Amino acid sequence: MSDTTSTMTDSTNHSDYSGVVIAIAIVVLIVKISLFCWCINKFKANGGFRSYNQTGTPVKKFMTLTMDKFLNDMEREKPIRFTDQQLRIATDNYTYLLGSGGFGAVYKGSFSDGTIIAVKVLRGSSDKRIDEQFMAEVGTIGKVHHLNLVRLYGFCFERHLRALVYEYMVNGALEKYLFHESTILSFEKLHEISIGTARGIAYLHEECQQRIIHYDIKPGNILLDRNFCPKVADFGLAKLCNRDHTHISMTGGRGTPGYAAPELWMPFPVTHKCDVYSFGILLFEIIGRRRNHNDNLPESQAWFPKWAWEKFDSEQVGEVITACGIEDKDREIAERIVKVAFSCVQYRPGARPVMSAVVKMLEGSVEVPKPPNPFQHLIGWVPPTQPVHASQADTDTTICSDSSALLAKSVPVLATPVVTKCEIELASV
Ligand SMILES: Nc1ncnc2c1ncn2[C@@H]1O[C@H](COP(=O)(O)OP(=O)(O)OP(=O)(O)O)[C@@H](O)[C@H]1O
Repeated sequence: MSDTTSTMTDSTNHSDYSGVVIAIAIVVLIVKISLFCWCINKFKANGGFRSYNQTGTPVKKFMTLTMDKFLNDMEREKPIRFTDQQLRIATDNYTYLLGSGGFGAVYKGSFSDGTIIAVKVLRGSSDKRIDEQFMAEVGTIGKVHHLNLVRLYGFCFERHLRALVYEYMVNGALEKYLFHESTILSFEKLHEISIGTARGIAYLHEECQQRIIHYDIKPGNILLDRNFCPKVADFGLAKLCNRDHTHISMTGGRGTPGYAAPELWMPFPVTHKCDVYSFGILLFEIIGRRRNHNDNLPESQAWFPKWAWEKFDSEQVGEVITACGIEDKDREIAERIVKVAFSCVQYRPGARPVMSAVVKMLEGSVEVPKPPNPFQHLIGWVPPTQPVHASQADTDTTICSDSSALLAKSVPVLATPVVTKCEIELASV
């Protein structure tokens, strides 16, 4: 009897004991799995497998960059510093070229969490700019956040590579929809784009911590996201590096012929109003869906803003709207946009509105005052027989060698005789 009892007690203890062992085993297994997962995450966050063949192409690509890893930095509004190697992986060794511009080439890339990026590799990495200055300027750009400005995620500053990492804009630049693309954007959409763009510039001028002058507003620098929401690109870059020969280059400012305000070409103070001028030219291009200057048209129509003014001045603005193929239902808004454009391209910077006022005028929440003649200064103007050289204007101003042709082709405010007159006009700005 006692034997039977002791056997039963043993077997009960035994089964209790094995239950505990199983429970411990399960707990150990769970701990091990969690530890394994943690290690994997840590490994990924630290760069994963990175090996390259002789050409520098990643041969075994494991996850390297995720936005999660950088969330803390982003929350602190600090742009992230990437290494050359990280950008090589993200761009598959710079395989997918999106295009190149005055600052350098732009490549498409992605982080392994699916975030798509555009990496702008800056030209002239060898210039002697010191780290702190580069960082400070990138820091400023990185802190600027607005719905209508392209977001800077980060940058790379290494001996042979300086690059900026931006959010990717899937629909590319407005330029292609105005001048090339078969996809036609409705007038309503273009109106929205003009308002969004104006808001982005107004933010740069009037709201962000350090006021920023863009210097190069043009359709190529207005990028469109998946909903065709416009975002101004390249702000802050004018101070960051030098451009190639297709751009004028001046101390503290830059611009593209055809869009650059008159004061950018002359030895006069340059303010944020130079962006207002360029935005006015952009508005003409939006209305006309054509470049502001077209040599293939008869001379009277070649420079669209001037032709439009002649019509507007003789109360025939309707002809401009019709020539631009704008439907009757959009006429009222189109006429308003034309008036705003004339206000923006006033010769005297002081006569141009500030961007926040431009936003309101475009929205229709305030009346657009009747603009004075923006081309008054051209009356009596005679085309120059010789190209105007920078040295004639200012020793501090350099215009690149082959830009004289661009000058001659561009807006004729560049003529020397005008300088004396505008000196007087600009003195009161
Ligand atoms: N964030 C981005 N997302 C998608 N495409 C981009 C992005 N940034 C630039 N691109 C594209 O890359 C190309 C080159 O851009 P980049 O800004 O260097 O030159 P650009 O605007 O054509 O000329 P510029 O330097 O005179 O402004 C353009 O086709 C542009 O649309």
